[in-house]
Amino acid sequence: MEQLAFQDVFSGDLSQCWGCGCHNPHGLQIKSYWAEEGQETICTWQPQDQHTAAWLNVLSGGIIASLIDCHSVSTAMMVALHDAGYAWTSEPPVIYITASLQVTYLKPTPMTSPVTIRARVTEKGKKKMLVQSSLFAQDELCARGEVVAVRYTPATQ
Ligand SMILES: CCCCCCCCCCCCCCCC(=O)SCCNC(=O)CCNC(=O)[C@H](O)C(C)(C)COP(=O)(O)OP(=O)(O)OC[C@H]1O[C@@H](n2cnc3c(N)ncnc32)[C@H](O)[C@@H]1OP(=O)(O)O
Repeated sequence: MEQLAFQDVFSGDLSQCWGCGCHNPHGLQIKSYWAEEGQETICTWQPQDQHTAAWLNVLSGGIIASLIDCHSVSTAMMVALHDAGYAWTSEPPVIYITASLQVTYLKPTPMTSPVTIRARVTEKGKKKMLVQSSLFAQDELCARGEVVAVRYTPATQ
């Protein structure tokens, strides 16, 4: 049986996110999974021709930032739900959003094979998490990411 990705259970607004919403037909539709439950997550994604930077076989830096952003925020939510003992549900009781995103581009990222992002939470606060990630293509480290994800409380709550 195919493993369910974290984003597969999102519904409503969450499923429309351009980077990770499974119901946004124009988006990247990334899929995040545990690599090591509670600790490390993984996302593998195949670039398409339209995701190119100026050079045909180089992935756009903006797309790289979006992949890192969405996988990292999804990681923060997965860790928060895991730590609180919640099951994944279509409307998770804990939502995180991006407060800051930093990407270091180490080398051009080729587009002919899938890219893999591995992420883990390296600092946990009451309302925020620091998520560090590495993006690989063809087994080479091409970019690093650092995201501050903050717990989001809708004004209506
Ligand atoms: C509104 C949209 C709703 C969407 C609902 C659906 C969500 C769907 C999720 C699915 C996965 C999506 C993945 C894509 C993720 C995005 O693309 S989200 C879109 C881009 N991000 C945004 O639009 C966020 C805009 N910014 C904000 O709304 C507010 O600035 C924030 C981030 C909620 C922070 O608000 P705030 O009032 O400053 O929060 P506050 O309680 O004062 O601070 C909490 C903690 O965070 C720290 N902090 C706050 N900002 C920063 C910062 N920039 N750097 C470092 N630390 C910071 C504070 O120092 C504080 O730390 P502690 O004192 O607890 O140690």
